[in-house]
Amino acid sequence: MATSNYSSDAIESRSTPGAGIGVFAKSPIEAQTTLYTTSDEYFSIIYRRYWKEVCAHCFNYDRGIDWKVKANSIGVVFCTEECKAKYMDRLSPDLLVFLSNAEDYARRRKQVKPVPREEGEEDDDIIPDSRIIDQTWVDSQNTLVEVLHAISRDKPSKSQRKLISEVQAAGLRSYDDDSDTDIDSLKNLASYLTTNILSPSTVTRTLELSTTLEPFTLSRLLDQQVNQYLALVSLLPPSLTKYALPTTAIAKILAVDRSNSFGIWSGSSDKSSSQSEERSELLGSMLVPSLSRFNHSCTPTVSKHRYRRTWTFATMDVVNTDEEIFITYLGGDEKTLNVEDRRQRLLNGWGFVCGCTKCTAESTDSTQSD
Ligand SMILES: C[S@@+](CC[C@H](N)C(=O)[O-])C[C@H]1O[C@@H](n2cnc3c(N)ncnc32)[C@H](O)[C@@H]1O
Repeated sequence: MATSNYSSDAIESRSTPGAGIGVFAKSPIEAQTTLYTTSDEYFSIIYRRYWKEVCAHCFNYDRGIDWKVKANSIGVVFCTEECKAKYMDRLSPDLLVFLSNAEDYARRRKQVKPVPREEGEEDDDIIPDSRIIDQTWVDSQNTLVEVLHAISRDKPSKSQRKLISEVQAAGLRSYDDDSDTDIDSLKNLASYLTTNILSPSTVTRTLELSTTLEPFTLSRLLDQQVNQYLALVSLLPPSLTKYALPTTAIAKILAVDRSNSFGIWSGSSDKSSSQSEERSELLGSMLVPSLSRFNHSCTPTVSKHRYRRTWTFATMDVVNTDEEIFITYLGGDEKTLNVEDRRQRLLNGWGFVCGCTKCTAESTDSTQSD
């Protein structure tokens, strides 16, 4: 897999007041300068609904047509034999076993009926307290260790076999009628393990990123994701058990994922598209740690564009020395929304109150005119 590179050495990461770390210009940068091109090893998921339509290697999507080159046993398709060869070359035989096990397991979810909600249980469940979230992940580490012991043995004991079957049954339990949603969640967790096997340094860099969000929006998802993760670990071949991430690391990656991932939108695959993010269908999402240091502004100075698997970030205007460089997290909607709506969207989606110059100026204006 190609690595990332700063096409310009005129930028660097630095602390920025009120927003952790950001990206700054070390020297003046012309407009339309490419700052970054990357096709790093990163976490990614193609949503189950689209798995037959999006090339697992390069993310090529052609108006919803199914690709014919397949690797059915691991639930992926490719636009060409060349993409298939590149994708499969990265996978060791044992990783292939894990991915096939995970795919078989995901298919079992289709046969499971969702657990009916208890009487009085609200549909719009509440966000669990962050101490409960932390404690649940910490507590599940003991089970993880027991699962790892069990699967490392040639002949697991009766109680170990029971543990594995309980863990696997719990991972399939769901409250959602839409089995695709559960499969997406499973496959997302499987991509964390796969990334750790293929590129442990990507996981290390991800764990260094800051986030203002909890990993869950609904309390019922907490148990579900813990159980799904334990079940996935039980599917690892013994040679790969050393790549099982501690449960607290999974909680952190889930939280980072929520606030740092980029959507894979069908429109932005089109090279001739004049828009950087022409939105139509959301095919999946990807988390690219090397691109995650850019803060948001409602007057962005950098455009981001994805062509297939590769992201390119380029300046839209001249940037001066020591100026912070911003992208937009709102995909162009910042141009039409008012300050309240922009801030609300960023708070809901990313968990922060936007402190960009535009929001600060407009919120001061509205306070003064009140
Ligand atoms: C993708 S990360 C950007 C890098 C991050 N600043 C860091 O230190 O790793 C997104 C996080 O940066 C902060 N952030 C980004 N843009 C911001 C803004 N306009 N106002 C306030 N905080 C912002 C928020 O904490 C947000 O959750």
